[in-house]
Amino acid sequence: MPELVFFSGTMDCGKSTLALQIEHNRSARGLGGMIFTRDDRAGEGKLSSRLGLVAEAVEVAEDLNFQQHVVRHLTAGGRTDYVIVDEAQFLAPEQVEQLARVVDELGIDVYAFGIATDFRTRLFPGSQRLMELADRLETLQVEALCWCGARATHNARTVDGRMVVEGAQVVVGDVGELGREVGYEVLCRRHHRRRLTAVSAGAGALSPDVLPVDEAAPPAAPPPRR
Ligand SMILES: Nc1ncnc2c1ncn2[C@@H]1O[C@H](COP(=O)(O)OP(=O)(O)O)[C@@H](O)[C@H]1O
Ligand SMILES: Cc1cn([C@H]2C[C@H](O)[C@@H](COP(=O)(O)O)O2)c(=O)[nH]c1=O
Repeated sequence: MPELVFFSGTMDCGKSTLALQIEHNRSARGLGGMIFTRDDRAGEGKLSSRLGLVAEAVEVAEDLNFQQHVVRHLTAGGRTDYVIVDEAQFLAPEQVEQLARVVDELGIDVYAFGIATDFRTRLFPGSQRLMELADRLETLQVEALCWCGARATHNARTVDGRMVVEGAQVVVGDVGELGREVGYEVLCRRHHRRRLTAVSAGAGALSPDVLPVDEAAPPAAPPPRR
């Protein structure tokens, strides 16, 4: 049975990598896929992973109708055995409904990848609709970690490393962007609630020690747990 599957996780947990692996494994067996993305950091029409892999993709415009797009491709003699959509949190709810029709009416598997919640812990409308309609929800297995070592479950938006809670829902950006105006950091809920990023907590692990190590000095105590 063809399926609509929503793979979700925090930023930087390997979603795009998995999307590219699924594409690789299926195309290696002669299957033909259509790859879509929206607002990937690598630029228009690219699906990119932090591991360095990039694939060409159809950029999803606001008015793109997935069902019509696939039907047109098939009618023109193209082949589509599966559809991959990255950055699916940016889809409109109606576009998610079109994906469900691709599965039900055209018999094509659809694999969507995205973050569930925004920097204010609210569901993106596209992710919400995916959770409502998907045949299967998959949580990524390789968890990203909060600076404290706990599993990161939430995405924080940062300015100069400090968490902000005001702003537009969509601002394209990356983790580890301390120098940039807007960046992101993944946190456990405990630290997201308290707006404690690595910078505001003064966590040592992310800032390399620039001082010479004194052999005679006793090892530094671990930072206090906040
Ligand atoms: N230099 C590296 N060596 C090994 N793994 C890496 C490296 N850089 C990134 N990764 C892996 O890539 C993951 C991010 O992959 P990506 O597909 O870009 O994430 P997402 O799409 O979820 O934001 C990280 O969680 C980490 O596991
Ligand atoms: C939390 C949050 C994220 N975004 C943006 C930032 C990135 O461009 C993408 C997520 O990409 P990834 O491949 O999962 O790392 O989403 C946003 O616009 N608004 C937010 O609240």
